[in-house]
Amino acid sequence: MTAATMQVSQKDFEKAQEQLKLLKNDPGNETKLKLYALFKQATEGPCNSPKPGMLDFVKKAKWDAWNSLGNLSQDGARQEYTKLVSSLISAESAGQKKDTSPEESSHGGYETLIVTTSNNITKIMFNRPEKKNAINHKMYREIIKALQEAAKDDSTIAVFTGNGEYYTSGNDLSNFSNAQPSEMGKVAKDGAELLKAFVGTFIDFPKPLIAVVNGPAIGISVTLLGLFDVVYASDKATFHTPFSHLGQSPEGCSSYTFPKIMGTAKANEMLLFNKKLTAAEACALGLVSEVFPDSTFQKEVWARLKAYASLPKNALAVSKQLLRNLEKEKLHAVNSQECEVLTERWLSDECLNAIVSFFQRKSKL
Ligand SMILES: CCCCCC/C=C/C(=O)SCCNC(=O)CCNC(=O)[C@H](O)C(C)(C)COP(=O)(O)OP(=O)(O)OC[C@H]1O[C@@H](n2cnc3c(N)ncnc32)[C@H](O)[C@@H]1OP(=O)(O)O
Repeated sequence: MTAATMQVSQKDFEKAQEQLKLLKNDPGNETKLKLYALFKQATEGPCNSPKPGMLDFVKKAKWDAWNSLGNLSQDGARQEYTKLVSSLISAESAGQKKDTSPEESSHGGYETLIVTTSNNITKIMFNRPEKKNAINHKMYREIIKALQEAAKDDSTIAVFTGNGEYYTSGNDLSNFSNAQPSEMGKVAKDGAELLKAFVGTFIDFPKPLIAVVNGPAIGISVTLLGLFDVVYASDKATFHTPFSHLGQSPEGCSSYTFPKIMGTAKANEMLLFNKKLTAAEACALGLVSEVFPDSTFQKEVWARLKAYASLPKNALAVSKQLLRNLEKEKLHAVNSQECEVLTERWLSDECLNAIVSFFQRKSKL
């Protein structure tokens, strides 16, 4: 790295510290800890203070966060800090654009999502861009809540999309890695219960449900697409279900919906053998309704959705329910069975090793 780029990086780092002070919304404890750790690493280098006592929770959490950065260089920490602040600023300004539109209303009380309603559309945006929108337990619960509210609000359709570069990178693997070995049985059982309720909410959702897949989609965010009514994708999107790679098994009712949508042979390539599809391939197989060039994606898709959402609301809802009711019972049965199998998978060495590898950065997709 040259002296000139180092200087720019230091300048950007200082600017990021100023920008951070201007954030209006609390970014949440997880992000604050990450910012603290990166700041300490950037300014002081690797963690050099003694480990605080177990009962000093706040100091211990801060120490753990700093210590977890290991030997990350000061320059690397400055870059990551700057990147994280920039993603927080863009997430907040995406959230604030709603204030400028008189018809757009924001639904408060979410930490991992941005939920807004305008033009008869309730938009639910995954909002952990610094983690590629990975779905942690909080986000699973908030999505259930957002869908339950959208089912009852005045909107005609509900739309999922991602903030930043990714649609979502699927299940947050730290949902499992943070548990002690002795707690794993309970963690797996609770995880399966949460997953069953989560997927069940998609099965039962009474209005047309649309996915606007703005970038790569992984794991459960892909399998769930089989329960959506329409899926629009940017040509930058990819679709990846790396279950075997992770020692896991399919969920989101995909063991039933995928063979039905694309035929058994193609579904097996995805669900058994981790085949990643481009947006064009996913469209050819019927998982995606239409693909748009990334440069015009947002403009074209939202214009189209605005037109759909002006159609008679009740007619759309009863038509969706007619189509869904034919299969509802079957889908709930498939969901239960998939969750049962996954409970065992999560306790397997194959799965635990894959998660450890990810966090040791030996294994990336
Ligand atoms: C209630 C439980 C229900 C469980 C349901 C079962 C669901 C199963 C699935 O969804 S399986 C799919 C799981 N997802 C993955 O395996 C993806 C893992 N992530 C990756 O392989 C990569 O991060 C990547 C390809 C998405 C992006 O790579 P890259 O561009 O190099 O970025 P980073 O890896 O540096 O990522 C930035 C930052 O985000 C963190 N992160 C990204 N994805 C996840 C994730 N799925 N879980 C946890 N953390 C994730 C990553 O660790 C980095 O964090 P850091 O900056 O190091 O703190």
